[in-house]
Amino acid sequence: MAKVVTCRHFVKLKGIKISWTRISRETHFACQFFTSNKTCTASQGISFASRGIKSRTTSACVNPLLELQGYVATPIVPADKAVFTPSQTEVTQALKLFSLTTGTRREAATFVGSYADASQLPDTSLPEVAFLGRSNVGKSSLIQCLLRAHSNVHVSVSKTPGHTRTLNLYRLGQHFTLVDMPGYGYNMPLNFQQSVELYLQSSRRLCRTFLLLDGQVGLTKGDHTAIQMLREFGVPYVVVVTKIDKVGRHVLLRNLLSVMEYCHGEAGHTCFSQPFLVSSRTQDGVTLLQTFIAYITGCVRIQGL
Ligand SMILES: Nc1nc2c(ncn2[C@@H]2O[C@H](COP(=O)(O)OP(=O)(O)OP(=O)(O)O)[C@@H](O)[C@H]2O)c(=O)[nH]1
Repeated sequence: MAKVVTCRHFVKLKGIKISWTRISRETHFACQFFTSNKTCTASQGISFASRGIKSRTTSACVNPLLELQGYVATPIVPADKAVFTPSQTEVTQALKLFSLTTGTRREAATFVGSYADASQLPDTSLPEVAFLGRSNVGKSSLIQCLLRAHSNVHVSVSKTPGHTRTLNLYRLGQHFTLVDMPGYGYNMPLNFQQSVELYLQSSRRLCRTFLLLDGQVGLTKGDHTAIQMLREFGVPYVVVVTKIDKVGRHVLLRNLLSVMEYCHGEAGHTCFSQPFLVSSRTQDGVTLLQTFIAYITGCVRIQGL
């Protein structure tokens, strides 16, 4: 006979408190949602809960972390740490920036070039945002998704690990540059040190590095080494958990909590307190990340930050 565990949860979305009871029989869940004082079915409750956090422009979830928070009582981001919560107006500004819609005209997003050696990078005054992670974690796919409004920009994506061999630069108008980097781990290129490590150590325009971690796989040995490297170089970084469409919520939560423990566990860490959860396939979490990039590059101001 399977063990039955009952637990009560609540989550606050858009000022509405939603609570539910989950009865777990191994992997089977039965949910009852209580919204306001009314009882409704699980599917009504889920649709009610997600309405508050869906993007107004796509059907993607704006902040998947909020949804995941509903599964645990302790806060995933400690209460005393900075949390990035832009208003709808600020999100709209960021979306306009990423689609470069200025009136009826569109400025260009462009592919700048590929560089095997960081010392060959063109010198510009634009802020840079870099994407680091093991091979196949989804770096190029995420950049492709961030720049999806620009069909003229081709970002090469492949299921073969180690496909990206050079630093690939993409510029968004005159606002900032996104830097795709070769992955570490399986099929890592020989020029990794000359490209990635040299870039992280020497770039004067790098304002933030996104460390991509696979939501299904969790932290690998290679990720530990990358985190130690970022700490050693004193490079501020932000965790982005990828491929969340591929993984069940309990595995995602387990992996995320161990990432949080590892990244924030030691003194002197340079990791931003809030992780970003994304799927390049469903676009979940991508709008929030776009708004964060617009904020850190100085393109959009966020009230209270
Ligand atoms: N389901 C799903 N698949 C994804 C997602 N992001 C990337 N992928 C797939 O993962 C594979 C690797 O994606 P890439 O974006 O090329 O990964 P990368 O980190 O740039 O890889 P390297 O070039 O090896 O460094 C491709 O087959 C993508 O289609 C995602 O959010 N969801």
